[in-house]
Amino acid sequence: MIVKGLKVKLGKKIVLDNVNIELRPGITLILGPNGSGKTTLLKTIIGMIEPIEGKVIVNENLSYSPAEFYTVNMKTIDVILAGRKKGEYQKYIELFNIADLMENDFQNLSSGQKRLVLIVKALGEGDLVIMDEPFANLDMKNRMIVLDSLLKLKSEKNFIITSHELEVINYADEIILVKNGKVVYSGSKENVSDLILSQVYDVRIRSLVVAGRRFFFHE
Ligand SMILES: Nc1ncnc2c1ncn2[C@@H]1O[C@H](COP(=O)(O)OP(=O)(O)OP(=O)(O)O)[C@@H](O)[C@H]1O
Repeated sequence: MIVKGLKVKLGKKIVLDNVNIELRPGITLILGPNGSGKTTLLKTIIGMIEPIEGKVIVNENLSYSPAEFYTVNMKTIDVILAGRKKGEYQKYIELFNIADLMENDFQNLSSGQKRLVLIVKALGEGDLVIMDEPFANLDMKNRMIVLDSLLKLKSEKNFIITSHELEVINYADEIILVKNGKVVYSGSKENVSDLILSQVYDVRIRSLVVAGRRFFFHE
């Protein structure tokens, strides 16, 4: 997947401006403050939003799990199976321990349960899996289950994810920082300095490496 010179206007606002991305293998993490354009970027990559300039070149089979839940009057299993794409869902249903929810109405599930269902759907469908805030609403155990599955699957699939948790940097291969609709950093996690994170989020951020893991604090 390559993004070239992307410009997106929504209403009167230029939401993305000259965004260029060359996808690298593994887990790409997009970080940025509220309203910086992350969801718009993902929606433009999957073709839900039409750019006014630039293009997205996709050679992979894309799947998407949205940040926001849709309201549908459907059984959970039918939400997972809905859509054109064929998928391999059963192993993820078991891995995520959600088999008991399959006959329930999707709209009655808890937020965390809905999140797991939509992630399972996306994992079963694509080889480039795009997930908007996959860790939102998840408890610690389920967060670890999702993170572990990304790490296990990244040799066979690529991922683009967004998060508001800086600790997710530890699990990513490539980081993209977005601010005011522009990519201000794109590169390895090792080179993402506290200074650039502080500039992106407009708050002083420090990090500390303990046992090989980087922990983040803000003042
Ligand atoms: N349909 C729309 N019409 C007008 N402006 C929009 C529309 N959708 C989004 N925006 C604006 O575009 C900007 C980027 O929104 P987007 O949802 O992409 O941000 P985000 O980085 O995903 O934010 P968050 O972290 O809060 O989810 C925001 O200023 C938002 O208000």
